[in-house]
Formats: sequence, C-alpha cells, structure tokens
Amino acid sequence: MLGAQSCRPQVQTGEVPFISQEIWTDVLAYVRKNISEVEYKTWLEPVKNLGVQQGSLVLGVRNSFAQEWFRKHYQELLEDALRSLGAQNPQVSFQVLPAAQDALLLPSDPPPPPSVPGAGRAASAPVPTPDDNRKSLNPKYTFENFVVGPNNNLAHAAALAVAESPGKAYNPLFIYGDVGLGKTHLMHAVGHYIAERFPDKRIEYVSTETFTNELINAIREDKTTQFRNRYRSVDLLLVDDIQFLAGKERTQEEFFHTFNALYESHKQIILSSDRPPKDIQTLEGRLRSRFEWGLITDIQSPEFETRVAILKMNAEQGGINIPQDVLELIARQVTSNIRELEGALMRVVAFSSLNNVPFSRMVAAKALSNVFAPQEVKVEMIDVLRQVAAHYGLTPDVVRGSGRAREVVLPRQIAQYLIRDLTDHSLPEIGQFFGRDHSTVMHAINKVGEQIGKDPELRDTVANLRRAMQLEPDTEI
Ligand SMILES: Nc1ncnc2c1ncn2[C@@H]1O[C@H](COP(=O)(O)OP(=O)(O)OP(=O)(O)O)[C@@H](O)[C@H]1O
Repeated sequence: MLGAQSCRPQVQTGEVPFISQEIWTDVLAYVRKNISEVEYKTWLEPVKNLGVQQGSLVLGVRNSFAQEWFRKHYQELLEDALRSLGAQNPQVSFQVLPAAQDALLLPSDPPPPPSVPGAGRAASAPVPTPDDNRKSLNPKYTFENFVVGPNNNLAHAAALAVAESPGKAYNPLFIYGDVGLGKTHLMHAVGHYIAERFPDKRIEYVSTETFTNELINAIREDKTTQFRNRYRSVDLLLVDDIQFLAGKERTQEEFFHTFNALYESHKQIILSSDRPPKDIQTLEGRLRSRFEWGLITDIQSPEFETRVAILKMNAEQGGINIPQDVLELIARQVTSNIRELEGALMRVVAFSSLNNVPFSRMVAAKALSNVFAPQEVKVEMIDVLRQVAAHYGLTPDVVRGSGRAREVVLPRQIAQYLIRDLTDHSLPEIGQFFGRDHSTVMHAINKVGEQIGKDPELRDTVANLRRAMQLEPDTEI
C-alpha cells in the first residue's frame, strides 16, 4: 500500500493499488504539460480523486456531460500519466458526484508543480517493442487531425514527404514557429505514420529538456553508454524545442554525436524550434550547419478560416454541434495560438453545458470574458430563436416554420416577443425573419404580454429565457 511518503512512490505492477496525493499531483502535472492552461483549469482542476476501485482509478466529475467529455478527451492522457509513473496496465474511470460533493469540486488544492523531470522516461521499458513506438506519441496528433492552411502547408508537405521516405526526403527536417502552432503535432504525425507502416521501426520523441535531464542523470549514474545506445539505435528521432540546446555545451556535444550516428546510418531526424537555426544563440557552428543540411520550414499563425476549420474539427470530434457564427466568434477572439484556441472552445462548451444554455455568440463571449479581452456582442434575432427553440426542445427551423400546433405557435410568439424586447429590430424586420407580416408579429407580442399577466408559469419561462439571453447564468466556470 502506498501512502504519502517522502520518497517518490512507485506504482506497483498490474493495477494501480492506491493513489496517494503525491501520485495524483504527479498525474496532474503530467496532464498539465500536455494541455492548455485554460483546458487544465476548466476540466482537470475541479476533478476529485476518489481512489482506486476494482483496479481502476476513479475520478469524480460534476455531471454526466463532464463524464462523457472526460472519457472522450482525457481518459487516454490520464492513463498515459499513470503509465509514465510506472503502472503497467492503468485504468481510469469517471463517476458523477452527488450534488453535495460537487460543491466541493471548486479548485482548492494548491496547483501541482509545473513539471516532474524525467517521470515519464524513468519508468519506460529499456527495450522497446513495436507498441512502444507510439508510446511517446500523443494519439491525437495525426495527419488526419491536422488542418492544413496557408500558414502551415509547406511544413505539412515536408512532414508528409519525410513520413513517406524517412531518411531520404529531407534530413533533418527542421520545423520552427511560435508557441502552440502545431510543431509537435506535425512531428508526432510523422511518427504515427511511420509506426503504422513500419511497425518494427523504433521511434523516439523527446523534448530537449528531457534529453538534457536524462543526459545529466546518465552522467551522474555512470550510464552514458546506455544513454547513447538508446538514442543512437532509433530509426526516427523527434526532438522538440531544440532552441533549449543553447548554452548547454555538454548536451550539444552529446547531441552532435547522436545526430551524426543517426544521420550516417540514414535514420530520420526531425527537430522543432521556436526560431530558425541561424537565430539560436550560442549554438555550436557544427550543430547549426547540420541543422541546415536538410529542409528548414516554418509554421505561421493560422488565418481566420484555418482557425475556424480547426475549431470545427475539434467540435465534430467531440460530437458537439456548434453554430458557425459561434465558432467564428471564438476564432476572432483567439488569433495566434492554437492551443489557446482549443482551450477557448472547451471553455465555451463547458460554460454552455454547465449553465444549460444553447451555444450562442453571447454565451461564447461571456465564457471567454474572464480569460480574454471581453467582446461586446449584440443579441441577434437568430440567438433568441435558438434559445427559445432549445428551451422547448424544438429546432429553430420548426419554430420559424409554418406549423400551427400550439406547441410550436407559443414558442414562436415568445421568440417574437423577446426579439422585440432584446433587439432593436422593427416589427417589419421581425416579420420578415419569421416570414410573416408585421401585424402578425404585433399580435403575437400583445398576446404574450397579456398572457404573462395572467399565467405565472409563462411569466417565469419568459423571464428565464430573457435572463439566459442577458447572460447572467447561475454557474461561472
Ligand atoms: N493545423 C492544426 N490542425 C489541428 N490542430 C492543430 C493544428 N496545429 C496545432 N494544432 C493543435 O494545437 C495544439 C498545440 O499544438 P502543438 O503542441 O503541436 O504546438 P507547438 O507548436 O509544438 O507548441 P510549443 O511551441 O508550445 O511546443 C495541439 O492540441 C494541436 O493538436
């Protein structure tokens, strides 16, 4: 049984026997490194560690929506995290907490440390099997999931060429660009592609930071031979953030020899950096020139259309239908970093779900207002229509259509009433939106006004709908 001891607890074989706070903190730290800060705060921070039941780490989440979301988006990552701490066959499941415990879910624990140096690597098996080839790769980072736009099409084409002819097309491939623009994603995509076609090829992805830490440990523990063998025997070496080699002479020296060994035996090397080789200060000339031997390609910030396409793909993969105008609002709000863009989408999804309001530009603006510069969003007719339709379990088209059933007519009249109330549109404009003339709209508005005076239930419904449109939802996220 493992408790919160002073030495780092190792998870035993088979299953996760007990999750101490210390291991849980390490799990969170691992996850945090792999997702955006917004995503981490929105989803992971409120999770409650409920311990192990029947071999599975059980995590408490707020509601069934969150449960589903976790299964789709974080299960694999959490299991990876446990694996990186030494668990052989970890399983994670999610349990909806009863409302009272839910209240305890607001973040209260101190944030986990930013990183656990070497935690993932120390537990890796020394001799990789074909399955291990994908172990260091994020399953989400494939070519299929990579949206190609004018900002990244050259890097994408180069990565694909390398994936098709490793060691032959461009060696090394050097991809540079600002934070969160898809460099790691592309590198991993090459890894997946090669792992798929050549299961016996050894693939190693490593950040420069990890490479450096491992080298330091190897020197300290007198295991430099093992270290060298490990990196010089791979078929594909992916090294992230190579700019961090700057100023590290011993690591540069070691990397130089690794590079040569791989290059000479026609093994593929892909490097990423936040700047081109010529701008990496204090990088040895011999390394810089080697980095320039192959192809240097950059990734720029995505244009608006690419950002929308990325959001759309993410929403579709999450099985969520979000109107185009809402995606566009998010894409306008987050312009330069795709990790933040994804985090913003998730924040909007969480906000809408926790407050039980349909997606609208106002909801998106409100959800993002704590994190990004607030945007002024005017309520549009379509927003009111969507809100009312969602409330009655109808589609906007049905509410706007010509149906005469009471179940449709009342929502239609309420929508017209609220549009008049919440927007500046004239009666003829509202009429046109509904395909009716202005006198019909006038009649609807008067009728709802009268009914509200007599029917407290209707009054509450309209008040709730208005409140939802004016964005004063119950739950902040
Ligand atoms: N073209 C794209 N299509 C779809 N998703 C993308 C694209 N580019 C980036 N992403 C997503 O954006 C997030 C950040 O990408 P990634 O981690 O590859 O960025 P990076 O450039 O390596 O950043 P860093 O410099 O911080 O390491 C990931 O979730 C990735 O899947």
